[in-house]
Amino acid sequence: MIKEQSPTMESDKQTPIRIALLGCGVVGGAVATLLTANAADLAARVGRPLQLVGIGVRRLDRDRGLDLDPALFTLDSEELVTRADIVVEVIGGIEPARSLILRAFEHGASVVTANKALLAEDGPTLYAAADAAGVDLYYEAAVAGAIPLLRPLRESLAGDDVTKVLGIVNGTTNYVLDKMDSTGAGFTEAVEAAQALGYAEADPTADVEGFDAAAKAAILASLAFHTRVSAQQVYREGITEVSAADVQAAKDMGCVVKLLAICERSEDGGVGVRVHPAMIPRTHPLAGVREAFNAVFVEADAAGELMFYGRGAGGNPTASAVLGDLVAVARHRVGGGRGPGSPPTPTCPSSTWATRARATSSA
Ligand SMILES: NC(=O)C1=CN([C@@H]2O[C@H](COP(=O)(O)OP(=O)(O)OC[C@H]3O[C@@H](n4cnc5c(N)ncnc54)[C@H](OP(=O)(O)O)[C@@H]3O)[C@@H](O)[C@H]2O)C=CC1
Ligand SMILES: N[C@@H](CC=O)C(=O)O
Repeated sequence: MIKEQSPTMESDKQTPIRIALLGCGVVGGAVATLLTANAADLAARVGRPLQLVGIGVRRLDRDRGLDLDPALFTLDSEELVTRADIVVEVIGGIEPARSLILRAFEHGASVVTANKALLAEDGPTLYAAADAAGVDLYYEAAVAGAIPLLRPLRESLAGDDVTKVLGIVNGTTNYVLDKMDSTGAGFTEAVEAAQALGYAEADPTADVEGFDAAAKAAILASLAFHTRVSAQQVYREGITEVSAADVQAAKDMGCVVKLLAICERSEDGGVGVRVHPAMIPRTHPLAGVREAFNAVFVEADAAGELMFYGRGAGGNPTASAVLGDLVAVARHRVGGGRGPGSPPTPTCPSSTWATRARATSSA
């Protein structure tokens, strides 16, 4: 028998889910553009329209080169989050992002964020606050841009034992090292090119000193090993000490220099997480990861070795991951449930060890 839909059910379907966007830079600009351009498809996938109700920024007079209603922009992000069902946080950094996310939870809004720095520093506070408020916190875009990596770790591999996660998780440094290797460009010139392409963080120190990769490694280790690892617990070396001569020496030895993030679980249950440049043979699959691409290997007891590859930085690739989360969270709101956004309760000891890399450490 076909059930007749009541007028209330029908009108519910027309009620928009209100989206507040915090930040309209490289990622936020792409999110706003795709959200607007793909509105009809997104509404069909969610079951209700997604309505962008406001965009919180720092400078109202900035020329963003975007075709968006100027009335959407506001300097009052604190007020904006109180009139949204879902808040998308793409400001970055610790404050005011943390306070705004907590305020969104207090007002019953779910949050989608790309902010790895905040998650790696204070994730547990945010997960607990989302739990207490009964809302979602999703963050697929925080690690490896467009690559679906966190959801497979958290959900698809939940029945397996992950033993190692290893790879290239910072697009800027991979771009810089690749340019130095392939064109002989200098370090500064290559960093400036990465900034112009929207890959680098607002302060590129976070990229070149390895802080960004360390934050991502902390998130990966936490999800992979069901534990809590903070960015401060990750051994970290950036690429600022890697000279053109080092890159050439590696080349002469049939190797290439890459910034690697390595998360390992030891036999005794300890967890080691480290980020450092390493020379890898040109025949290794990671050696072929060029420009701002990322690649991550995951080893699990039953699954064996898995490889994830794709664009790890940039506006549209990162917006793809943000919108995927947005659709998932919006569907929960339509269906009245919550998804498995936060890492599960730790089941593995949280003690970490970090081993210093040898200059010729191989992947
Ligand atoms: N760029 C990338 O490739 C990727 C970035 N990410 C993450 O996404 C987030 C955003 O990065 P990205 O878009 O590159 O950063 P941008 O620096 O390009 O943009 C930041 C935005 O936040 C706004 N903003 C800054 N401070 C405030 C404030 N106090 N109140 C309100 N708005 C503010 C800025 O406003 P205004 O425009 O007015 O200055 C700007 O629109 C970060 O967490 C980053 O780590 C994740 C994956 C990839
Ligand atoms: N600055 C980051 C952006 C994405 O996370 C990077 O270069 O990977």
